[in-house]
Amino acid sequence: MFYARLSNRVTTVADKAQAKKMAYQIMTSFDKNYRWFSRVTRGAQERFEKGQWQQAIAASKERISLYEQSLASAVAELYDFIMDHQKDRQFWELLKKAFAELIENHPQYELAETFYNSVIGKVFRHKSIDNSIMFVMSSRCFLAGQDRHKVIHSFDTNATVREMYESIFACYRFNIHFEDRERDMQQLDDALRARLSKEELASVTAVEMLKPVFYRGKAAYLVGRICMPERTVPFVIALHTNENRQIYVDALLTERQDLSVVFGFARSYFMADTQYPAELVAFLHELLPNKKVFELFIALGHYKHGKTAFYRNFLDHMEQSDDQFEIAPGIRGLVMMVFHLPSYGVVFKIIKDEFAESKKITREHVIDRYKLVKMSDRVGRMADTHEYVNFRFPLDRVCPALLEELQQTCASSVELTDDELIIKHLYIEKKLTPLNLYLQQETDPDKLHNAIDELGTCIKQIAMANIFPGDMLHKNFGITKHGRVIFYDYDEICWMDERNFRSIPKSDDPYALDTLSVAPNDVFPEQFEHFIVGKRPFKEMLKTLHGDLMTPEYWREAQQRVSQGTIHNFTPYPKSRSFSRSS
Ligand SMILES: Nc1ncnc2c1ncn2[C@@H]1O[C@H](COP(=O)(O)OP(=O)(O)OP(=O)(O)O)[C@@H](O)[C@H]1O
Repeated sequence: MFYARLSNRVTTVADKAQAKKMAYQIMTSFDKNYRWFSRVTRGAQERFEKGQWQQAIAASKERISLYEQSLASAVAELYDFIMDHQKDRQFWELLKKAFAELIENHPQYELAETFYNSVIGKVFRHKSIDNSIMFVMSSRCFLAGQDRHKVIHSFDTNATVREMYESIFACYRFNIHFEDRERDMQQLDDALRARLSKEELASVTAVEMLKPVFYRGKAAYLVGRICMPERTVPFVIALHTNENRQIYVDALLTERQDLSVVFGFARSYFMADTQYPAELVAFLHELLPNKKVFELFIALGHYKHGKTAFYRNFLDHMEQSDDQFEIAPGIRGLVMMVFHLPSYGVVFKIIKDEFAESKKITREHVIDRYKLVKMSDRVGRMADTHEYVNFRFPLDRVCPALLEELQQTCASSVELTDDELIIKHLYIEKKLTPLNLYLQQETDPDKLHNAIDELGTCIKQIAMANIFPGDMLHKNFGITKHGRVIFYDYDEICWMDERNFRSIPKSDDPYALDTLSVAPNDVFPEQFEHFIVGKRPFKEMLKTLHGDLMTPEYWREAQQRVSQGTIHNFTPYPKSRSFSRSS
């Protein structure tokens, strides 16, 4: 740590004043950043009401990129101070203290701490993760519930179910009309009565709903829970709009599993406007105890704070476990070296130093593709990734075979100290069961059928989101515990219009194919059947379920639809939950 080389000195009154000034400046930059984030988020209601789906995509991208922009200007503004003090450890400690004091009553103090960490990270080029100068640990323990009243509306349930719904919709107001309000109220009423018994309904003490509406894609969600003496049940109303810009209720979700998929890691971030994100997350965590806090911050778009929360969770997990990091199960990647800790739910991915001959790509290209996916609508089919620099692992937890392979394949990204393995650049990603392993190990025919069906649907939905997956071999997909197939190999992806989908010419001449002239961007979907799944029964199953995927017509049509700006609605819950229609 370069600041530690200098001797400590006594801090002066001037130092303290300087630290306060700088801390104030960082907080001001953070506040500006949060106002920007909130402005984009608040716009979601209007985009939803007006059906501005292209603008919604642009807003999503803007919100992802605004953090780096805010950070860059925060660091630029501090630069003069930084030059004065960069070699004085005590000053940085003083600065952290001053910042912690400033944000003591800040409604987003935990996000402010992350912003502060990012500033310090930039200054020290992420060389050091040190709690004395950063908030590796938070400055205080978050007391969930303190601000609960600021994030939830509580609805009286003493009257009828219908009256409860009336009061909910009197509270959440939209500037467009319902397509058929009476029908929707009745459907909601019936749905709740079908899910809860009479006794349960009579025992309901309250319905608590989060104040912000959750917008994503073409849908809006009212998110809450039904409280009964013995248990709580998720209570989520999904709203859509029709082509006449009228609103309608599409579903009532009361199953935790459905909600878990709605808050899945392979979707875009929600737009849910709040000044109390940690309180919101705490409530969501009660609804979804199997999700990690960091996953929920990420689902709300606070992906940088999600990284901080992830790191804290990771350190906690390291304390509580003693297993070793090892090479991830499955087929080794040609581009990425992937490892995991068996007891933990993520994989770590590092770009290899050299790629196999067949991969005509560069390291920059791979980074660019991962970025492209991060900025895109992942439509529930592409895993989100989080980029870290100088990530540290305790060396005694890294198994020798992994260490050897890392040194062989990723030497330029790896640094070793006496007791640490430092990876200079890596991605973390949710751990899934690689589909190739799943298909080998699973014996239940229904589950296998579902997996193959999901594989085809996954490829189709990615295409509808304007991404050509490139390498569609089944090993590049994983499957979740809910049986959803998700794509995770991004190095060969491109936009749909970057490929030319061609038919194989029909000819009796067996040598005709050998003489066919093929451009680098040409793709022959009729050959996909040989490249997606290997085993004959699975091939046949895929052909039966998704035979259209193996025709150039399908791909050209998909290409045309995206080029016309058609934006699909990727409903995250099963069709069977939808009241009226699939849109
Ligand atoms: N999210 C994940 N969960 C579980 N395993 C994973 C995950 N991501 C990757 N893997 C494992 O690591 C392997 C290599 O990962 P990935 O496909 O991302 O690498 P790659 O080098 O891009 O592959 P390719 O050689 O096909 O280009 C996968 O085949 C799988 O076995």
